[in-house]
Amino acid sequence: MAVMYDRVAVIGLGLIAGSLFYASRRAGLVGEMVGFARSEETRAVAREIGLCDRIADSAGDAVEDADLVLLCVPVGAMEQVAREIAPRLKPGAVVSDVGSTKGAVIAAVSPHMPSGVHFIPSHPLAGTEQSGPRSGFAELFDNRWCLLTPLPGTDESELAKYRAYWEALGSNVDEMDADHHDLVLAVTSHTPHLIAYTMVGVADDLGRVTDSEVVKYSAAGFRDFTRIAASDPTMWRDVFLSNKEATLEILGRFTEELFALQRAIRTGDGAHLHDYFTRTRAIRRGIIEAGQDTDSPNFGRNKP
Ligand SMILES: NC(=O)c1ccc[n+]([C@@H]2O[C@H](COP(=O)([O-])OP(=O)(O)OC[C@H]3O[C@@H](n4cnc5c(N)ncnc54)[C@H](O)[C@@H]3O)[C@@H](O)[C@H]2O)c1
Ligand SMILES: O=C(O)C(=O)C[C@]1(C(=O)O)C=C[C@@H](O)C=C1
Repeated sequence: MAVMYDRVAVIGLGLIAGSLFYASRRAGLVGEMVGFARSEETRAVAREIGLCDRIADSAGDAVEDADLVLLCVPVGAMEQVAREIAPRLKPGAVVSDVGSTKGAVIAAVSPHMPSGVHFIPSHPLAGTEQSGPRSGFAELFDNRWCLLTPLPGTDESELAKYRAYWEALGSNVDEMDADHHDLVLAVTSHTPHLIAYTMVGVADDLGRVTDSEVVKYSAAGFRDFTRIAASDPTMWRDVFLSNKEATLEILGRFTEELFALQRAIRTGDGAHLHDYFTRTRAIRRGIIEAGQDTDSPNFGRNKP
């Protein structure tokens, strides 16, 4: 594939930045990728393993002359990075972020963007519980969604080019506004993570996780919870603090339903439990039949 951006800067050298580097290289999309991370140790690891073509010693140096700048730091660090790089951005450059929340990131970054620079927020719906400079891999974005939340007045040709970049990385791309994004993600990602963290915490409180009884006898359900609950603490602290309203809204609804199920169990209301589980089973089957499960061989089957 042809080079789309001559010089790209990635700030924050973890799972997402690393995967962007390997996926961009796999498809030949970038002339040179320059990286920067705040910790000297991370920069040393990146140099040792050849993550990025070059590692800069400051965020400002990294973005010098870059056509595309990708902010890949925890969402709570976006503002500081935006402030740091702003004076060094090339006129006409595209700046994007990969943060898991969009409203708070837009509010933090936008005010620092010089006129003539195009800020196009994005969020790849792809990840693992791993973090740090050794965790990235080229296939991470394959067949996953990437959501763009462009601001009003965004330059159409830069938006189309950035969209094409994600498609060339292997993703399916959709656009939505930031508030809608944050509500959808509170349902599909943020609250489920909180539930997993809580469930593993409860099991730990019972004192049976570390002495291995729970792990030894757990089937897939709890194991999946422990994987999710092993996700990066800084990243997830920032997600919840920056998507407060939507997460609290969904958590409120979740708690109501949980209480209803709790009551059904206490009162022996089997019909309620059976109806509820029948409804949720139909949802999963519907997702698969519609070809919308990215893990299923049917994925994309019914795409327009
Ligand atoms: N992990 C996922 O599943 C996932 C998926 C989609 C989006 N995201 C989002 O992508 C972003 C990066 O996540 P990740 O999983 O790659 O994290 P990570 O912890 O693997 O990497 C983050 C990197 O940012 C660096 N960093 C932190 N603060 C910094 C600062 N002020 N200046 C420069 N560097 C700094 C860290 O040293 C680290 O190298 C986050 O905003 C996260 O919400 C994560
Ligand atoms: O598979 C995982 O480990 C993830 O949690 C990835 C996941 C998700 O919830 O789907 C986590 C956070 C992101 O912002 C996007 C993707």
